[in-house]
Amino acid sequence: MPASLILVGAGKMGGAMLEGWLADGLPGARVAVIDPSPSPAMLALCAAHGIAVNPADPVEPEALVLAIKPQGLDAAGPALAPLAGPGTLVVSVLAGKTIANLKDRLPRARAVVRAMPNLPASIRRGATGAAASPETGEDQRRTAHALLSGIGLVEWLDGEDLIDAVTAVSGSGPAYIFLMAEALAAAGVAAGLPAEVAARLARQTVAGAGELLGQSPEEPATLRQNVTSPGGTTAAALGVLMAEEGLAPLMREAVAAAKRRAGELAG
Ligand SMILES: NC(=O)C1=CN([C@@H]2O[C@H](COP(=O)(O)OP(=O)(O)OC[C@H]3O[C@@H](n4cnc5c(N)ncnc54)[C@H](OP(=O)(O)O)[C@@H]3O)[C@@H](O)[C@H]2O)C=CC1
Ligand SMILES: O=C(O)[C@@H]1CCC=N1
Repeated sequence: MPASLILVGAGKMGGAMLEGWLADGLPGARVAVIDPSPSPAMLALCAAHGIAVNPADPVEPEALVLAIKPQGLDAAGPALAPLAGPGTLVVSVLAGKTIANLKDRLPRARAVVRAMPNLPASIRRGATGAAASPETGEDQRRTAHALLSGIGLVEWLDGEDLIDAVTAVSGSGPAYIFLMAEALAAAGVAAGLPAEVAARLARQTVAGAGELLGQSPEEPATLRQNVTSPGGTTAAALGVLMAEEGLAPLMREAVAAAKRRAGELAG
């Protein structure tokens, strides 16, 4: 873990990573947060862990983690550039922004890791794809790995060209699953259940299925088959979801749209 870390942008994703790192044992005294308007919950978390918020004269940290919106990088660049020296490990989670984009705004930076985590990082069940600039040293790679693996699974990529696809699959992916819980609950209401009962059942079904998938050595297809009694109710439902025009082409289209959008955010 780095001896000093500045988190720039403590919103949804920055906050999730910070929660995960603190749960992983990163001492708050090593951390500072820069954010123009941290939420009351973030301020409370920082206070509880002795984390400095918006320090007056921040100094170049060992690790500088960028979690502002991609659209905010140009405006933030001049304030961030002095914090990213030749020895600083920069970790960016900005969707779409390439290592070259980041180096443009942080001209002295050499070690830049472009990472795409996801929201379950807050409970250390995240999934991250990452790629490092060639100048990133072995020690810095180890530090980046310690940070990212502290909040879940890490897939190191040979180059950053796959990050937009990672963004579309696992970066945005939790939203697809939460939508599934919403849609399942709404379908339960349409099938006659009271709304609150449907919401509780759908939520626990998605959570329980996710937990089982996480703990089981079986492939998702095997677990699906385990639910599917021959000639039963699941087979009837899967006949709709697995039809030619069912979930698979819809998911392909959704992932392609997200990947396209990530490409548009570059620059
Ligand atoms: N949300 C997610 O699940 C994921 C997000 N990401 C990436 O994480 C980044 C943040 O996304 P998300 O957390 O959703 O967005 P949020 O808007 O929740 O968080 C961004 C935070 O950065 C703050 N901020 C804005 N400008 C600055 C600045 N100059 N210096 C410091 N802080 C600043 C914002 O403050 P204010 O609101 O006042 O502008 C806000 O608190 C994005 O680049 C996104 O691509 C990556 C993976 C998953
Ligand atoms: O929606 C977004 O652009 C960000 C990147 C991945 C998840 N949230």
